[in-house]
Amino acid sequence: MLDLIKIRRDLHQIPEIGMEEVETQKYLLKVIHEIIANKAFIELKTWETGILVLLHGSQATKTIGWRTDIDGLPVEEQTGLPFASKNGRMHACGHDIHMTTALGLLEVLGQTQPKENLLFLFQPAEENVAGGKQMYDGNAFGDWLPDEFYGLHVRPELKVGDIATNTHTLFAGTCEVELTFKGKGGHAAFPHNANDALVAAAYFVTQVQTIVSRNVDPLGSAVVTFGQMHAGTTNNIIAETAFLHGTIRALTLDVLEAVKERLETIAKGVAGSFNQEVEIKLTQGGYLPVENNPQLAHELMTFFENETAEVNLIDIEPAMTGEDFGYLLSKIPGVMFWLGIDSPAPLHSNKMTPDEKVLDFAVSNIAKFLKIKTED
Ligand SMILES: CC(=O)N[C@@H](CCC[C@H](N)C(=O)O)C(=O)O
Repeated sequence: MLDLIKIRRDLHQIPEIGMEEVETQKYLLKVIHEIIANKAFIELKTWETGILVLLHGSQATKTIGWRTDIDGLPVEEQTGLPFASKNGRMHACGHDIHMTTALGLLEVLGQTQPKENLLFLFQPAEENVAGGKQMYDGNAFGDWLPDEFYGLHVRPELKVGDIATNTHTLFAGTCEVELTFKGKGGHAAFPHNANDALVAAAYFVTQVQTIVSRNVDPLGSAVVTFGQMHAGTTNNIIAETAFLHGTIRALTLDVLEAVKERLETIAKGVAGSFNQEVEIKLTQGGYLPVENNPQLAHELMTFFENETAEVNLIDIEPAMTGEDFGYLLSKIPGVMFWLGIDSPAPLHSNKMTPDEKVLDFAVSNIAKFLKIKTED
């Protein structure tokens, strides 16, 4: 049997940014080749840094898909763990746990040929450029396209043993925002001869806070977050440009569109009021809201509630996280769920430390579900 903890720790040490997952792909391929050696019913293909593994069913009438993402984040790890990443990237969103779970599932379910086809997708670039959308639009699946798609995301606040989902919207739709205010640089002592882009950007960041508080229906939901801001070079030089990088989110595309429009209006208004230019780039990519298929989600929830004694099934409210699995679920019915990992630090934190007990729990219980799905 695979040593899941070793695999997770190996993967944890080599996180890579989306579409650059070269070492990760190499590592995954090594383990996958060990698992599928001498199994004629299992086939593999790659797409860029992604991997697809198909278990051909003995009497297949459909294809069930299991998806994992494989990319890391630009986060400097501060966990102090002996197997911490040292390359300035981190699996701070738990994709090392996702990948290891998928490998464990492949090992268990690949032992015997299923009746239905079972596809494992190791998908690049969940965090940055919507690898799932790119694979779908680029026909990476070919005739391996699943009829139903399933996937999970770790959730630090939930305990190991918790599986949480719902029969409607699980995650928000997101849109990445890049803005550059363009003013005129100058000497700190002569502000009247310059046009300070840093000050314009600061006004903008303050004003956009009113979108959620004053433009979105209080019964709706939206997020406007700027996580990155760069302006200027030193204390006594007025900044010529100011760059802002953020994300906006909403549970419906209508609200997302309204937030986008309002953000553009405020950006242009602030730039105008300072007599500056502003360049605005809004990239939605494939981050559609993650909509669970009601019937399949009901089936999955009923299974985990009644057929797996170890699982504590939670019917959960939507969260404002984004996921490009939303794009795949807009094309193929399926379900995403949260998997508890009991970490004191949250997702995207440099101190996130999942409880590794989750690996055995996830593999044994999800394998039971996928077994039923592929033996119908
Ligand atoms: C689960 C998770 O954390 N996903 C990311 C997805 C990011 C999408 C896009 N790059 C954006 O920033 O809008 C998240 O931040 O929710």
